[in-house]
Amino acid sequence: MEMENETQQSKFRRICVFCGSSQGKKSSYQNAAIELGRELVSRNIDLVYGGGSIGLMGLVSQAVHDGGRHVIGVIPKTLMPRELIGETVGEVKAVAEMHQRKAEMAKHSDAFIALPGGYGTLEELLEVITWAQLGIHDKPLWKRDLLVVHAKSLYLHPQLKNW
Ligand SMILES: CC(C)=CCNc1ncnc2c1ncn2[C@@H]1O[C@H](COP(=O)(O)O)[C@@H](O)[C@H]1O
Repeated sequence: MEMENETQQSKFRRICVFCGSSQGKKSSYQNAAIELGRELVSRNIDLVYGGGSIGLMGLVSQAVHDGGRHVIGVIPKTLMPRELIGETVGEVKAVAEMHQRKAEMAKHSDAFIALPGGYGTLEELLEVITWAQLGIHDKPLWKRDLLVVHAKSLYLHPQLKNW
């Protein structure tokens, strides 16, 4: 029987997490972000994300950083004043614009997970879903709490209404 605190190995080295730049109204969203961060740490997986320190982005990145795993945040220079408040965690890759951000996030990741978020999260997620549909990548996509995603189908969880 596997020990509870035994380190789990994953075939993924780095996972990209898309999530809200807000924390959402429900503490369950914040808890999910922290839990996911800790789960990545427990599986020895590094984080790639949008580089912000606010919202769920800030919570998941802080949890991964606190757990000693590498964090790569990819953020357009123009968004820094809006999404980066206070100290940065891990490695910050400044890029010129939004398209480059998404391309860099995808390039550095072996898989994608979406946590609850707003339009930006949906936009990011839909892009990688459609890339999968076109065969541009075959990296897995997972939902956490909000979105159920397979490479070729998507539906929005009713919880989205209460975000
Ligand atoms: C200029 C352009 C190509 C816009 C297309 N739209 C977007 N493309 C990529 N990331 C986005 C877009 N809009 C918002 N985001 C990012 O998605 C993240 C989550 O935003 P949200 O809180 O879910 O809302 C934020 O870091 C935000 O900067």
